[in-house]
Amino acid sequence: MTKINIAPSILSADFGKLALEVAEVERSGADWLHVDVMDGHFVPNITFGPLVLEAVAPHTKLLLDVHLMIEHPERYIAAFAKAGANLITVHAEACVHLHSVIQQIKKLGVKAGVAINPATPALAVREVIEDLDLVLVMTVNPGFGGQAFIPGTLRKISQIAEWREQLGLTGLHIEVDGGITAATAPLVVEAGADVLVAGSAVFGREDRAEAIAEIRDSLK
Ligand SMILES: O=C(CO)[C@H](O)[C@H](O)COP(=O)(O)O
Ligand SMILES: [Fe+2]
Repeated sequence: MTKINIAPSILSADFGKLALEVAEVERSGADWLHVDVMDGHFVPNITFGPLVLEAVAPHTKLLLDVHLMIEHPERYIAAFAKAGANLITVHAEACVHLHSVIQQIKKLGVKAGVAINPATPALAVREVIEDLDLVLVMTVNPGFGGQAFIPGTLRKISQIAEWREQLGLTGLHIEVDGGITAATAPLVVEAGADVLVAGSAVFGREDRAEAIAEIRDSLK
């Protein structure tokens, strides 16, 4: 059976006590830590850059899963790798030379992912899928936490899972991001996702261990 990884997104954490928030979700059963970087151009919101990642990294052993929602990601990949990223995901929509950006990430010894927005077809990753460690299917429009899951994204998850199967890409992760709760988690896992980002569903709750356990229990 495929291991399902739960990746709390620090976008919904209290930034005033980030190290404590990260330590708490680690103790509470998180598998990865999802780090949302927004530049106010690719998406309307602004979050943080490599200096904040560098400050958080020593406080956790969780895999640092960096989601770059920025224009010209190629300009910042080296800085995020140096700051401690274990996996860097760029948006297909933000890369003119997607193949080259993926190679740039991998040359730094970091795992490489490509994200696609709800309106972007699965085909946007087809020509590079064999070079990837992860495909991120956005299940909301990127920019903000706490939005409702878009059900139409399920068929893209299934399509990518079908390519994973056909091509024998057993190590390829399919991650979903946006609106993941105990109600939507079974749908995305059924479609083929194995990394579930959860921001408000975890950090929006007083008891983070209970929140993570509820998502896990929904998959039984
Ligand atoms: O990339 C993101 C937004 O662009 C976040 O990771 C995502 O929104 C998580 O938040 P929530 O689980 O509350 O929907
Ligand atoms: Fe994200």
